[in-house]
Amino acid sequence: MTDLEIRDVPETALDEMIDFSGLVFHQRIRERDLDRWRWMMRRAERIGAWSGGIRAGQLAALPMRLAVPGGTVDCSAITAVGVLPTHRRRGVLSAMIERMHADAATAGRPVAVLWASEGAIYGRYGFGLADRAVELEVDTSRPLPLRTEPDPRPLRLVDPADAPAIVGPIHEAALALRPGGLVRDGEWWSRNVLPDEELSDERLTAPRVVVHPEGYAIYRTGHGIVRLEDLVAADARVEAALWRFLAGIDLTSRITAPTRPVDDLLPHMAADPDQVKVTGEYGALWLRLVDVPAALRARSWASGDVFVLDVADARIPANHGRWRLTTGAAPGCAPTGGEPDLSLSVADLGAAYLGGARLSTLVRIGAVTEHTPGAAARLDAALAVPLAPYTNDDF
Ligand SMILES: CC(=O)SCCNC(=O)CCNC(=O)[C@H](O)C(C)(C)COP(=O)(O)OP(=O)(O)OC[C@H]1O[C@@H](n2cnc3c(N)ncnc32)[C@H](O)[C@@H]1OP(=O)(O)O
Repeated sequence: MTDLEIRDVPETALDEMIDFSGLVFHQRIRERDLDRWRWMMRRAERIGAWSGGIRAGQLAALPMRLAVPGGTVDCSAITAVGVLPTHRRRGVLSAMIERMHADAATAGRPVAVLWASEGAIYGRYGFGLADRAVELEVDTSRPLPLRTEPDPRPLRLVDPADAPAIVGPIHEAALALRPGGLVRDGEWWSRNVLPDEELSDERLTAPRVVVHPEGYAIYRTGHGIVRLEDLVAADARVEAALWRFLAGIDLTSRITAPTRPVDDLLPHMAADPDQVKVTGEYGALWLRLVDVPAALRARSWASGDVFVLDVADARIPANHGRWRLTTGAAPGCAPTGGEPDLSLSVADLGAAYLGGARLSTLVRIGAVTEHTPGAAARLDAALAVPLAPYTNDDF
């Protein structure tokens, strides 16, 4: 589109962005939802696309921190992306993504992440699917015997207003063990994780928070179900204690858990596997390495090794080329002229970055080329994480 102009959206135009989101996502934004929308748009970097005086598109980037193996990395969490139905397929999104990449690089954020409305959109922009999630349904119309002895320490219900201070440190400790989550500040907890209203289901109560010294669960109840929103536990016995509590809540006969890690323990813990059903599995976080060497230096590695990676990146020229990656205790990543062990796209490297996708599988399907036999398996070993990456942050 020749007359396309990409500009920042000022804070005075938050409501225009919200209306625009309602239009492109086919949602009626209600008065009571506005507060949360405004909060999220206010804290975002807001990119708008104009064509002939018309706002043709928008994209919001929230500066956040993402848990990666061994630490956290600054990231742009992308949301509220849309293009007017009258202006689609003319490159508006492409222009906004280009601007987002430049903003993230300038701000020193090596990674961008998002939840995609459709899996077909973001691969072309260098995003790879970095983690998946499962949906669980638990039949609690009868007791739920577990193979794991629940930790006996007492549970207590806490006021959601007090919850961030109590469960925040538990969540943060869990991020060190499992990559893929976002670091949550007080506002993220109160407005995004624990809002009083549930926007998608009016029949559900306000959030309930049950706390153990080394774990917590956040859930809502209504029409005979317990809907689990977040559950974090330091070990399997704490996890068993929380599930046993949830399964025993009076006047309910089912737990639905829409977003759990792919390696969730409950299907293994249940003495009767028929009581716990995995009712869905889906792509969760898409991840884009905006700065390949900075991102690769920011994570820890499960084994020490050296690789030459030939990375293809058609959108960010600084990433494109050969990198000498040193994994292990003193990670390094620097340009090299050496012969590559592996050739891969930046999207596939992004998919493997948190330990989610396996490069050996991507070699088998022909997406990644292995020049040195065994290199993909060695890099998989270095990328490996003890717990599967998992994202349970709504943005
Ligand atoms: C993080 C988030 O917010 S996810 C939410 C994304 N937004 C939505 O789903 C809302 C409804 N959809 C829209 O607003 C728009 O269709 C968008 C934002 C998905 C795409 O915007 P457009 O301006 O049409 O994209 P643009 O013209 O830049 O497309 C670039 C390329 O992506 C392709 N593409 C864009 N959207 C899609 C799609 N939904 N499915 C498949 N391909 C797509 C185009 O065909 C084009 O391909 P080409 O380069 O080979 O020609």
